[in-house]
Amino acid sequence: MLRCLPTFRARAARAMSTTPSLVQIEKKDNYAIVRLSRAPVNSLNMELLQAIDEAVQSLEQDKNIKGMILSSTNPKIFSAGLDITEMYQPKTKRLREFWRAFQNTYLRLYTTPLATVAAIEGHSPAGGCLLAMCCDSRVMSLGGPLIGLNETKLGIVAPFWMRDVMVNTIGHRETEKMLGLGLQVNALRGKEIGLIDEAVPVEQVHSVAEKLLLEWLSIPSSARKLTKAMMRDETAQKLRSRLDEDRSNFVDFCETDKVQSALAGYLAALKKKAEAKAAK
Ligand SMILES: CC/C=C\C/C=C\C/C=C\C=C\CC(=O)SCCNC(=O)CCNC(=O)[C@H](O)C(C)(C)COP(=O)(O)OP(=O)(O)OC[C@H]1O[C@@H](n2cnc3c(N)ncnc32)[C@H](O)[C@@H]1OP(=O)(O)O
Repeated sequence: MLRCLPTFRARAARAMSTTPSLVQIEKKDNYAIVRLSRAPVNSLNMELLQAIDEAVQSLEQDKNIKGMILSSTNPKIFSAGLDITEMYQPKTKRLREFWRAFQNTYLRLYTTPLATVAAIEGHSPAGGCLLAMCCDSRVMSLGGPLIGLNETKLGIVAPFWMRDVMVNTIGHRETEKMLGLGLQVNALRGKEIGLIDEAVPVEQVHSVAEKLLLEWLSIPSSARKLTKAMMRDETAQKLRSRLDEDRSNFVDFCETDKVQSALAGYLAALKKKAEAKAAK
């Protein structure tokens, strides 16, 4: 048995070196930094969504960990939102499971008793914006990066729970404009409308995120957690009571010819843009 151990260890080490982790977790004293790590743009496929859900769950179970900073290994992109290739020409079974993973990750992150801060150095459209809005606070870098729910621009409609989280963050009227027009804004505008809490130069994003997290963690823990639950449970419960219906709506909607042709057009435009960039 003892002689088997080095072989087992070597195999495990080899497996780790060949399977890059989709989410990196770095533990500090009483909090963790969770970095999304799916090249090139952290688009949220089913496996990444599940990895985020599992990461948050494992931190919730660690009695030393009280909070987390959600971030990206790519300083240019926080997350490109849902992986469009999951929705384009899908297999129905996988599409249902994919949406279930999205629902689960949202519910986990929005209602986690951990204190959470999003450190947004790069772009954060659509599902990326949702992940950030699920956190208790958001810090974003000044300059180029944009954040927002741009679904209408793709010819798709965000589900009611993405809308609800945005309404809870920036209010009804701003959501009506952001969501209806598919707007994405920079950090300064984001701060004006309450989507972003701190807009800072990129090199300060992490230190300010830590400062905000420590502020949340300075509140007596049970009072902080109960207040978070009081603020968020009603919104989460709305989806929990309609999980199957929401999944079916998504699958039916996604499989329509209209949505499929909108997604085809959008993917082609992304590809063309990437090719033009590569040719430069
Ligand atoms: C009635 C209602 C009932 C139910 C609800 C129904 C439906 C709701 C449906 C969906 C909700 C969706 C939420 C979403 O998240 S949709 C995703 C929206 N995301 C985007 O629009 C972002 C698109 N990407 C970009 O804008 C840019 O890529 C960028 C700003 C993130 C990064 O720009 P870069 O210049 O740095 O990189 P690129 O060259 O553009 O991209 C590199 C590479 O990555 C591919 N890619 C980019 N984004 C995605 C993506 N979201 N999914 C899949 N792939 C993506 C891109 O094509 C390039 O690939 P190649 O290198 O050409 O292979």
